[in-house]
Amino acid sequence: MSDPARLLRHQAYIDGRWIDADDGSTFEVTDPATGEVLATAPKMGAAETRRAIVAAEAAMKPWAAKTASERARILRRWFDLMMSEQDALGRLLTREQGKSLTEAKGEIAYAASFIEWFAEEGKRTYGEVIPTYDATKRLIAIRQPVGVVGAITPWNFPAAMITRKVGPALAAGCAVVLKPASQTPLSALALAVLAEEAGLPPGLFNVVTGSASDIGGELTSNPTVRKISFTGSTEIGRTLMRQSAETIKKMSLELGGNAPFLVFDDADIDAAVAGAVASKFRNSGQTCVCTNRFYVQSSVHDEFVARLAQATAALKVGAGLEDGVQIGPLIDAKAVKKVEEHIADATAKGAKVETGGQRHALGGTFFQPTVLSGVTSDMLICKEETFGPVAPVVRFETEEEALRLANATEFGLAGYFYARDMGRVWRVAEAMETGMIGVNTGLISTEVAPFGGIKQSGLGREGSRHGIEDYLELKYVCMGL
Ligand SMILES: NC(=O)c1ccc[n+]([C@@H]2O[C@H](COP(=O)([O-])OP(=O)(O)OC[C@H]3O[C@@H](n4cnc5c(N)ncnc54)[C@H](O)[C@@H]3O)[C@@H](O)[C@H]2O)c1
Ligand SMILES: O=C[C@H](O)CS(=O)(=O)O
Repeated sequence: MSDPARLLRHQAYIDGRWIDADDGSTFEVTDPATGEVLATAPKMGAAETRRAIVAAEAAMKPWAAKTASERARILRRWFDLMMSEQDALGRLLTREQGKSLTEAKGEIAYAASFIEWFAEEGKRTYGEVIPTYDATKRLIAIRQPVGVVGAITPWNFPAAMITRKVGPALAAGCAVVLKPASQTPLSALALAVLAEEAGLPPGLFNVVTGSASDIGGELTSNPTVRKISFTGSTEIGRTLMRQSAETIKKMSLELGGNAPFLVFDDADIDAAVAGAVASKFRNSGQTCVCTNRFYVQSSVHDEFVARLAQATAALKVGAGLEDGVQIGPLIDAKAVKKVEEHIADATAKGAKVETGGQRHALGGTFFQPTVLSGVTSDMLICKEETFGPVAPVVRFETEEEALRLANATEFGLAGYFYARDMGRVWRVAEAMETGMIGVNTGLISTEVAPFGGIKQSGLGREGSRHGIEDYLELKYVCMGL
């Protein structure tokens, strides 16, 4: 049985070597449940990033020359290793991010699924033979790897947001330089340990930890990097787009959300409450597709609010490694401050706290799961992504009003609604301005479906048969006979 301790690394991974920052500087990684320092990681910058880019460019040439099946065999071994280490990886993820062990192990399986999925999708990057326009010529179009990829990922899914990029990139024949979030670098480094053990050649998957602006600045300005794949806030996505414009990089952006959740008068209320809890409180409300605003039709409003408050009050709050915990700590004090600001603004404008509303007795960054009623669209909690365990409920009268309220945002990532009339299901699904919709379900994320947003929630899609396209270029070849 291999030793899980090998997964905990204190060095970054560049060109197949575990190394410190050039100046030896480090930053601390803490457990949000206890404040304990778990480890340190190298505080790297532009110079180390440049070396990683050079290594990636060199490694990519022989990798792209392999067949898709040869690449798939290594990716499959990586998938197998991730699943065999699911418990150890889950525990490490819970310690650095805070989510319950159940959710963390679920994330490891979800993360591994992208490696498994794209190992196979890499074999389907078909080209085209084009009916010629000239008898003396023959036309084809072929798909080729885009080049060196710069990837930057968030703290809320420290494993899955990485493999959702690295899986298709490697399957397509690219090489990757990754900067993980500084709150949660340990999961990324553990994935690199397993990639190395799977036989992934040096230089193909590089993990550079440290200064976001310095590393990001190099990734977005270096002409060898042909693609930036970013998951994080819309604000930072905007910055990265600007920085990448100078060298015309391909961009994949998975950004912020503000998901509406509509409950119509023909909904199954039991199902709607269950879906609301699942969608709102996953990862303590810290996912981009968490419901941010609930809109409930008047005739079922009071019953839904009472049932949602009852279910919310029953959620178990605690450290992620404790049995049965459903709500872990928020990632940091800044996250708690935003939650408190949203609740204070809402109650000052007339909202009522149905349950929760305060920091939890456990202290630190633990917060009571909360339901607010009497919410109106002028409140901050309807306009901004809360990213915490607060469910604000707005009452509505008509389908038209519900859709107008739901769509009144610059975001367009995920949306949800509960209804059983088929005409309404079609009308609302077509009218809701989001990239993804859950109909009578609060959980939609899977590797087999296209994940992504519209408006200011992003560009492109990850997962599904579409996810590999962003790591390929289409080349037209015109052959004179
Ligand atoms: N659409 C999605 O799939 C998705 C998934 C997860 C999270 N998110 C969004 O991410 C946000 C929460 O995550 P977060 O707090 O880590 O987001 P963030 O944008 O603050 O950070 C994301 C990543 O960008 C890095 N970063 C920050 N400033 C940078 C800069 N100037 N240059 C280069 N890199 C920089 C961070 O270090 C981190 O690695 C929320 O808005 C959430 O909706 C979206
Ligand atoms: O935060 C949002 C991530 O994309 C997680 S998931 O894909 O919704 O599981």
